[in-house]
Amino acid sequence: MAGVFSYESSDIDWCEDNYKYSEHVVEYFNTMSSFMFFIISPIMLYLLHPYAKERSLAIHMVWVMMIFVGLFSAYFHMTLSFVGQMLDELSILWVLALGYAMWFPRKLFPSFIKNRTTFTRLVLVITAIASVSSFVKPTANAYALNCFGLHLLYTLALEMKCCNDQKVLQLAKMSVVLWVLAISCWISDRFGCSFWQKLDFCYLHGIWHILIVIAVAYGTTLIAYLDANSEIPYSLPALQYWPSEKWAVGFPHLVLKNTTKTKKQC
Ligand SMILES: CCCCCCCC/C=C\CCCCCCCC(=O)N[C@@H](CO)[C@H](O)/C=C/CCCCCCCCCCCCC
Ligand SMILES: [Ca+2]
Ligand SMILES: [Zn+2]
Repeated sequence: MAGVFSYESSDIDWCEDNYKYSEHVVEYFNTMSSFMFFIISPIMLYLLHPYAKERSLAIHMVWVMMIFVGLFSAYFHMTLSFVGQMLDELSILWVLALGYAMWFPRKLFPSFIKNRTTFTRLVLVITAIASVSSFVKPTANAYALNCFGLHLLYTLALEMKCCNDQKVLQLAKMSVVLWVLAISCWISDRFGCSFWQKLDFCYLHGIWHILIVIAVAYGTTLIAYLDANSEIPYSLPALQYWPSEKWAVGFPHLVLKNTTKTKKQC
């Protein structure tokens, strides 16, 4: 039993050299880059608050869970233990489940689902079964999780079909570019390690951590905007960038121009 907690008990070992900078931390840069989740999550909780207050405070669970994803990711790379790996993967699975339960567009529900409550129950049941099944072949979990990234892109593409607002399209493009860069780092670290070792640059998994948390920040703002437009249209949602509209880089966020329940003026 103690074996599952022991250092390097996981089947996975990322490209970064083990114990290079510390005898207590197996993959130092991968561990440190996980702390990016602790920086971005509170910012996103703050930026999404006006929307969450209007829509449902449960929305905040996504970015609260992202703090745990960062924590478990740091623990995993610090120890490369089996428990660390499972905590890392299961926390990602549950944050995805929360996101789907709260944001998956109602018009794309399967026909036998009548409302969001039933959809949420279905998502929770499937996630509970997937959590148990994830112990059967732990090495396959990360690949399965990445498939959700693809499904999310497909769903966003369907949602964006009729959109011609330049600001929204720009945000969608940025989210996809960040995701593509992130997943390229993840894949390259997994399958191209010998090449990166020759270049003495084994930090791609850590870079993935940084890029994916920014991609999720952009992606969740876009999803929240689309959701606000269909679920609380009277709030007149609009996209803005923090800290300044004029900066080339910044955090996208939602502003609600109206928070009294009246009909949207066209
Ligand atoms: C309508 C649906 C809305 C869903 C919104 C969901 C929002 C949150 C989504 C994902 C959280 C991603 C967390 C990244 C975890 C990083 C930890 C990590 O690196 N773990 C690795 C081991 O250390 C592990 O191998 C990684 C496994 C792959 C995880 C893939 C997660 C899918 C990410 C999808 C993100 C899409 C971004 C949006 C772009 C438009
Ligand atoms: Ca390693
Ligand atoms: Zn990682």
